[in-house]
Amino acid sequence: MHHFAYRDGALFAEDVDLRRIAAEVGTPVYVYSSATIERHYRVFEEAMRAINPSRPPHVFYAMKANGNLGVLKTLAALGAGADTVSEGEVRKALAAGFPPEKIVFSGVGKSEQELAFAVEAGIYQVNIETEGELDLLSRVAAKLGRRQEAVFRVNPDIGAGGHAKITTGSAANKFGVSFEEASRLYARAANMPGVRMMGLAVHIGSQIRETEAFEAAYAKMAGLVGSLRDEGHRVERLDLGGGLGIPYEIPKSFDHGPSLIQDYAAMVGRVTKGLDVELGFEPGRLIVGNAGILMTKVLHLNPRPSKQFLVVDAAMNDLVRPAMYEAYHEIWPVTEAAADAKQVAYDVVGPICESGDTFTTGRELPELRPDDLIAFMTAGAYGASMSSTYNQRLLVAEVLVKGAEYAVTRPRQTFEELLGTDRAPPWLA
Ligand SMILES: Cc1ncc(COP(=O)(O)O)c(C=O)c1O
Ligand SMILES: N[C@@H](CCCC[NH3+])C(=O)O
Repeated sequence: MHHFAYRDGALFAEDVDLRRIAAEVGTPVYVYSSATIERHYRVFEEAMRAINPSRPPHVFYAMKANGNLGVLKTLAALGAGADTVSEGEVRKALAAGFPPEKIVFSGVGKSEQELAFAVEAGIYQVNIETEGELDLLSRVAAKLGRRQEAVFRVNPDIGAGGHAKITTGSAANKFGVSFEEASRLYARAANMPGVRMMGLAVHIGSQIRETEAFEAAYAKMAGLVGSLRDEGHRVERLDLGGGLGIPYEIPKSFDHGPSLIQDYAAMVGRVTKGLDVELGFEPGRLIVGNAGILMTKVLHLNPRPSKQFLVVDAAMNDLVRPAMYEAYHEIWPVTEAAADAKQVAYDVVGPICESGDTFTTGRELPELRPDDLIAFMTAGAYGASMSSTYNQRLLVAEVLVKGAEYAVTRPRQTFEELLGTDRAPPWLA
């Protein structure tokens, strides 16, 4: 479900005409809907809370999906926690108003400085991914006179995901300590200063739209909780990660059918029944994916004998998912096309000097002309957060809509900002 719909012939985000945003902020521009973010968070949180009302879960929003300050503040105000993966993310989560006791710090390679910052900030939990990191965290926290609560992220050797590049749970992937090592490491950690082991974490991949792989991985983790307890360890928490997928092929109606969330909640309830642990979740894409679009303007047409290129002002530096994962994003014209409009098959491309800067090939769209606006749908997750300045292009602007209001929550970068941080070497100054 999302809040982008046609009204009187134009595409609206909630009650704001996208043409107005294009005129006032320019293009390319990401536009996010507060109502969609709020709804997705609430539906997910309620479903997870219903699994075991006597032990409320933690929902840590995976802010790597979308770290826009307006988005973060919206979620912090709803009571969400944050899943972070760098010092920058911990700092930004704190700045956005997430209390430290609702922040977890995941990630494959955390540095001494990053761990020290997180421990000093008093965050809720560090998700340890290697034995070296356990040693480092123990040393860093002990030096600060702290005891940091932590869990081991375990690699269950069950991976899944919408693309090989976003599968994380197989033994061939770099993520987490190996399943076989978990018991030895847990026992070692129990006697170390500076850390208090609270449980386990798992995250098997992203854009997963069936519950089977989750279930297999979670069942393995539930078994591990049992055997660690049998060995005399305290296991209080089970962080089940994120990875729930969303429909990228969205019908133009408001609702898009039955939700994976209910099936997922039922499955988690089944697998963790009787375990008596505090559950944690780290959804990213599910919360923000359908809550954002990237609006871009047609610059030029480039007809060829065999095809028609549509050159737009957004490029792979603004939205890298099609180039990186062959990801599909629906394209909607901002001005609604007439039912009998001529359809043309376009290769939609950006201005970057790479053939890979292609959003789609042979896509049938109503005929378009220079200056027409189009929207890449379902671009709220891993869109702006993966943007870059490749080709010395300015970082894209971001806008948050709430009802009939909108705010520019990240202005388009300026050329002063883009070029101003460079330094010439002294011998060429
Ligand atoms: C540890 C961890 N948690 C949560 C997420 C969020 O994933 P998603 O956006 O697929 O829910 C990721 C990214 O896949 C991750 O690596
Ligand atoms: N960036 C990926 C998802 C990676 C998830 C991060 N752990 C995407 O756009 O689909």
